[in-house]
Amino acid sequence: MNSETDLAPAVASILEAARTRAGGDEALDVDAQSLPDALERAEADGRVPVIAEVKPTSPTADGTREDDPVELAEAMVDGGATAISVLTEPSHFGGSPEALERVREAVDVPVLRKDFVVREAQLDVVDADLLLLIVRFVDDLETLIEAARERGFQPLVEVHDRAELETALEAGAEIIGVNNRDLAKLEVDLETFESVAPEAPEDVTLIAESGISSPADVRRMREAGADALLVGSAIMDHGAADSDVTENTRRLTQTESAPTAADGDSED
Ligand SMILES: O=P(O)(O)OC[C@@H](O)[C@@H](O)c1c[nH]c2ccccc12
Repeated sequence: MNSETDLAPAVASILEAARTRAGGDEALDVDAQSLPDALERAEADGRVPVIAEVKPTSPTADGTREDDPVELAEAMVDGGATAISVLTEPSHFGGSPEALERVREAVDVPVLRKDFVVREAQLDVVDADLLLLIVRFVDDLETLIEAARERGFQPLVEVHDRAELETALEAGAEIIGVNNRDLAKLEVDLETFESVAPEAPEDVTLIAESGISSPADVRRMREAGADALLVGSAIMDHGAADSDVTENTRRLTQTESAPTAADGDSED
């Protein structure tokens, strides 16, 4: 499925590497922590639900952070992160399954495995609470969603436009991420989320992904209906090796004041 001729060269190369990467030998059996429950807890204590991402580098990052992934994840949780995303892609993002394994042992929040899974056996590399599946890159989404659920993962299904949202819904996705970054040009546009979100049914957990860097961006995505935000670069701050990850997280999680009775009755 899904034409590759219009992908940015970096993305085409990521995909090529993903296709040849080995999977596991045996189906995993994970005991996942619920993301929707974690989001509710965050809302209840007045934190903006942020999934903070441990991403050592990326094709669009300014540099690489060599920090220990566990220290980064703990700093994010201290800053109020509701969940942690860990890149496990090794060749373009500096990630590893071991990093995720260690993070998941260390923190008490749901952990998302961020990778380019294209075949069922690649689900069986490392336990995680959530697992990313990218609509554009998988051939049989429904089968992969089911295979992920059979193993106990909560699939987070990533879309970039309304047609992909339709595909995700038809395949039974319940947690959907709208990626503001266009994989063809690698450019970010927050309008992407604003244009896709209104088409999603109420009962879907909707996550705004990429390009969220300021409290104003957080408010904008929340107003457009985001149940949670996935933030990497603004928290990792790749260009500044000693940047305070806890502080970077806190400024996004504390953007909204504590909920009041009136706020609870939101109209969107
Ligand atoms: O660093 P940002 O702009 O805050 O974006 C985080 C996350 O959305 C991004 O890393 C991402 C979204 N979808 C992906 C798929 C694979 C790897 C990475 C990603």
